Amino acid sequence: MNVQFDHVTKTFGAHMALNRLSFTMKGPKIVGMLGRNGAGKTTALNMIAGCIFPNDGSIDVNGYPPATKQSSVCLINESGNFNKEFTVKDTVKSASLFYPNWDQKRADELISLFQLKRSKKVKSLSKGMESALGIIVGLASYSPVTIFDEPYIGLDAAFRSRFYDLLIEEFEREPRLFILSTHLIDEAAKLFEEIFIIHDGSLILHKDAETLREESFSVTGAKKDVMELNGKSPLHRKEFAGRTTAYVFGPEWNRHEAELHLLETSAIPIQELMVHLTNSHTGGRK
Ligand SMILES: Nc1ncnc2c1ncn2[C@@H]1O[C@H](COP(=O)(O)OP(=O)(O)OP(=O)(O)O)[C@@H](O)[C@H]1O
Repeated sequence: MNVQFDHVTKTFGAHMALNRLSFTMKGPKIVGMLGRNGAGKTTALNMIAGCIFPNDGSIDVNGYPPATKQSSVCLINESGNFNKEFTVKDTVKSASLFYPNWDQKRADELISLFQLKRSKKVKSLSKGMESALGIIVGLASYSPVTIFDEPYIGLDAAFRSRFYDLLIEEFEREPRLFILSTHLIDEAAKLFEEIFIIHDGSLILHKDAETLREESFSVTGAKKDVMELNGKSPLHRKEFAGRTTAYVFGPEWNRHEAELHLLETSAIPIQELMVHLTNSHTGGRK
């Protein structure tokens, strides 16, 4: 259940989508692959599934090049990889032939849970229903590496919450490497054991979620006290009502020390942290 990228580069024409991207994901785990629009997430995830190939560098999935062992990976993406003329039943049937660890009983349970009609064609499903079908296939595939790339376009908050619960339930039932890419970061943050942030085709952060929470926080107080806390520059600073708030990140910042100086501290939502981190990597460009 490992995925390893070693200096992977991918260009589309003159555009470099991935720039010597290197990382290792070790399962079983639920990891978040995060980044701004156009960062390169989908390109990287498609490569894990062997759908596209790098120009340079190498990728290893469970000890094999991706395309040679494709059935160990299930990729569910936002556009839905399904034949529009197939019914829900046909789609599930074809998935059952493709994924060697397929669990039909679980697929049937999930179809009922998401209230999908088996006889409906994919082309007549709503966007949310099509997303639900993707989630069902991803979970019932029991693939050692299961990737959800923005899997819930159109799903309402109640069904998204059901998806998060199911992911945890499924992980406990059969631990796998689940890779989830989403822009609803704070909503999904509780799921992630490890977080990868990609920016301009390169990895700018890889941390376990707990360390990330410990090492990132905001400090608020009088400007002088906040500035004197640590000689290093914070990720971001803002002034409001005569008080300064600094967003800090890294092991050199100590939350306890800030509190000893009677400064207020609080957690930074991961979404906000990502925005400030990516801004700091592009010299403040939004
Ligand atoms: N088939 C393609 N042809 C040309 N350019 C592409 C192609 N696929 C991706 N790109 C470009 O590569 C870059 C990375 O795209 P990618 O879809 O991987 O980003 P992403 O992080 O998934 O973004 P988003 O969150 O917006 O979906 C973007 O600039 C995109 O326009």
